Amino acid sequence: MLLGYGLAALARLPRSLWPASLAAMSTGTFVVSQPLNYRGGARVDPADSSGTEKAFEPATGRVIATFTCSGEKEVNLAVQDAKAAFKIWSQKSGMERCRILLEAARIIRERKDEIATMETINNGKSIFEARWDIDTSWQCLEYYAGLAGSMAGEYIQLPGGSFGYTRREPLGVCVGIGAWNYPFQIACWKSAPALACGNAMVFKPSPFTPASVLLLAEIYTEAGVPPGLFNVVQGGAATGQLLCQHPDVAKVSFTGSVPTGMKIMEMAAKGIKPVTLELGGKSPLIIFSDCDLENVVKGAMMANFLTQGEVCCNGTRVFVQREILDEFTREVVKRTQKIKIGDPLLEDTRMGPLINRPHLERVLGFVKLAKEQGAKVLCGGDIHVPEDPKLKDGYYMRPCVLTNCRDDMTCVKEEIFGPVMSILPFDTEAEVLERANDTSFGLAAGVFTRDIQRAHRVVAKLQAGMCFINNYNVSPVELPFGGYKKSGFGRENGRVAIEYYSQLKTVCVEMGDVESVF
Ligand SMILES: NC(=O)C1=CN([C@@H]2O[C@H](COP(=O)(O)OP(=O)(O)OC[C@H]3O[C@@H](n4cnc5c(N)ncnc54)[C@H](O)[C@@H]3O)[C@@H](O)[C@H]2O)C=CC1
Repeated sequence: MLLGYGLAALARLPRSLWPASLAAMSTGTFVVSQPLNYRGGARVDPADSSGTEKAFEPATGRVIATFTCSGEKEVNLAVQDAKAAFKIWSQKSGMERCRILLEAARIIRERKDEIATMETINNGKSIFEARWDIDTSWQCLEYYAGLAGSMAGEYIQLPGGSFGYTRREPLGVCVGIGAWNYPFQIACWKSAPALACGNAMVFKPSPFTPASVLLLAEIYTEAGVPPGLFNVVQGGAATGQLLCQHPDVAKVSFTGSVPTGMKIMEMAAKGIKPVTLELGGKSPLIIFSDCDLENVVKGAMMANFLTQGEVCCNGTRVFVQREILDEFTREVVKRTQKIKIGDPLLEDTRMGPLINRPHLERVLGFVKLAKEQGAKVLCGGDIHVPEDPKLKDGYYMRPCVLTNCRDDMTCVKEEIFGPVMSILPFDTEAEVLERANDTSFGLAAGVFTRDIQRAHRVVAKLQAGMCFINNYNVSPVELPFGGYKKSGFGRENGRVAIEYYSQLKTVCVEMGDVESVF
């Protein structure tokens, strides 16, 4: 195991001077050799199997891990361990939980570079971005540590000296199921509020990105959570189903696609289990002609090209008011062509490979179809082969800007989940609002304008759970995040997430005699 090295300091050193075990985490060399399940406070091999999976390094196309997917027996063991840990953890005071979560946040900060490096190797996002993800991860733990210490109920005075009070109580064993685009961050955004409220969690990462969540499990243990409080089971749909259907699971929090979200909800319905669904999107970014062009171009890039465009809340339908269409398009294409693509572990890389070969082909297929439907490719949209020979089998593409788009084209209607921006001209506010809302998704939306009244007026009418004014894709953990319409429900982050990981008990206290009608 790679323990703390004072990694903030290490990050300033060339990789060649890093300790051997960390330096080994470089492009083309890293392999996962330890078990990838975590139960009872330790890494374990699963007790049974529902098949095997391979995880890849997208930068090189190499296999970095072959692992067993957990079967019914293993899922049950993980849930039973979590149940036992829940008994201890739920009895702790908020302040006691706060201290342990703060310690876990501190360790994540200390091991930031190691976690970010593993995330980059397994996901393909640039190391620069992976470090941001790890920052929002420890910030999330700190935030909910603070809330853990201040969770309280209400006291309500009733007639005759009687009274009532409410207690906010944990749910029990919560299941977290994650997507592959933010593996470590998703695990933190789910587990931090869950644990703060006194729950236990069994987490299943995407089989594409099984590795980094193990570091989180080890960190929680090191910080002092009872063994079994945070367990990891690996696997795909079959393992996920076993978790959702388990009778001792009290809640499921899911991040992933709309079709899987529907299945999760159906399974949860059979057990009357609450669910949080963080699903996909096809978000509008609306740019009025009075905007600050420099900021708007930066905003559009942030809205489309982080993590190779594999971001659920991306503003991929870029509506631009006709007066500035040419100027905006020229500038955005110029900057898109300058994005440095390549080895994601290099400090100056800003776009790494996509998650895997089938997904790369799917994204390229969207570009091909867009062309067939009449869109014009202004840049990118094709495979990129880096000069470095060790990267030749990686899954790289050049970021793409499409123009001549219409609202009925597939590239404008469907979530591509890749670096493809569609530019759509508009004339009036009423028109753009109608078009922006004409989608079954409702995750995010953005507005750029210098007219403060228009900004708030437009945002109030946008059917999206997360709206940005004059920026895009910033994610402070203090702000609730989640979707409208088919993008899901429930919220992650912010104070409100506490309500999704707890239940309210009302206690009614009689101070007088019982009045009976019998
Ligand atoms: N709203 C949000 O916060 C976010 C949403 N997403 C969405 O996630 C999608 C991409 O992620 P993918 O991993 O491809 O999604 P996916 O839906 O294929 O898989 C997500 C997770 O669900 C598991 N799973 C698959 N079938 C299952 C089943 N029948 N029962 C239980 N678990 C099952 C997978 O193994 C994986 O861990 C995109 O649509 C994206 O928009 C991604 C990140 C954030």
